Amino acid sequence: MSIDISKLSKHFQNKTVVDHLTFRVKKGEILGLLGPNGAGKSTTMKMLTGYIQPSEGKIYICGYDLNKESLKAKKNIGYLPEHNPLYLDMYVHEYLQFMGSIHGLGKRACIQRARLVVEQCDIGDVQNKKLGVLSKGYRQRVGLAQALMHDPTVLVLDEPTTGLDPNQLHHIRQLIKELGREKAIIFSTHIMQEVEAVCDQVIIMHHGKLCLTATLSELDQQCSDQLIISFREPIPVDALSSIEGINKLEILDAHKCKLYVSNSKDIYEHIFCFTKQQGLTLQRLEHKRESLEEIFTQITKVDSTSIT
Ligand SMILES: Nc1ncnc2c1ncn2[C@@H]1O[C@H](COP(=O)(O)OP(=O)(O)OP(=O)(O)O)[C@@H](O)[C@H]1O
Repeated sequence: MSIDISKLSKHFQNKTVVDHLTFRVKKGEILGLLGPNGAGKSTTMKMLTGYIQPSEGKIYICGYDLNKESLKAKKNIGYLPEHNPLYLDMYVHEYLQFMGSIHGLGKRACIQRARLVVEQCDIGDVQNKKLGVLSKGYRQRVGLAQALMHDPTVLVLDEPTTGLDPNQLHHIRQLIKELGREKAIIFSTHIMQEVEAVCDQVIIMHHGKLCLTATLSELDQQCSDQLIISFREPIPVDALSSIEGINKLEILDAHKCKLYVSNSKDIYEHIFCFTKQQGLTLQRLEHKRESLEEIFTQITKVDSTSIT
């Protein structure tokens, strides 16, 4: 397992900001760490990369205990922090080689690796420019390139797409997806669509706790189909709820309700028969699929203690 975290906690003074987090990521997987502002994502990432010490819990990177075998563990980690700290006076190629040397690469290896990551991150056009003149999108790419200099197995990316325009966003997501084939990647975001676009699995954090962990396909199965239905007559709640395939009925007003259904394929036929049998007039029938974003909103609006 490339990233193996168990019962990880962080307390600042008396406040617990990360609370008994446990998860694993293996090579070839991308894990999305999702949560609203202040959920504890950055703190988790800082602990994962050895920038801050956990209060409790264990972190293993490629089998090495980050606390006891810190150098070996850190050799396997590439980190792009939330506020990508670049030396704005340096040239791109110079900065990459400098970061390589920090990771212990010799001069030759630095030059070779810099050439490779420039190609991988598609920053050849700007490699002879100073970091200070680059657009935000290019700066993020350079940030990724520096994280790749020592060819780590694990990549930790803290909100790598914040502030990018749609075009830059698309490119950086593609790049992360490509890198994800050969690395174990964890990246944080508060954008659900980003998780859908890039990740294999997702963790939702709220108030430092893990509220949900699922693969994307498991999450997709959790998204229920919904029908908004309205009749000219008042809703016959009991009779309507008893139709096969309706899991839940939510009244919106006297004539309108939302139905949560398990199989929307057959449900239309059942509803049309029901309407005819009851002598009702159907005014509206609209299909809606609950999005992952709605799941995220539901989870993070409820106090996490009631979910975990
Ligand atoms: N050094 C610190 N001392 C005290 N409190 C801290 C410290 N660092 C973070 N916190 C608190 O921990 C909580 C979690 O912060 P963190 O930055 O990990 O959240 P986040 O999920 O990354 O949020 P965002 O999406 O806004 O970046 C916040 O309430 C923050 O104020």
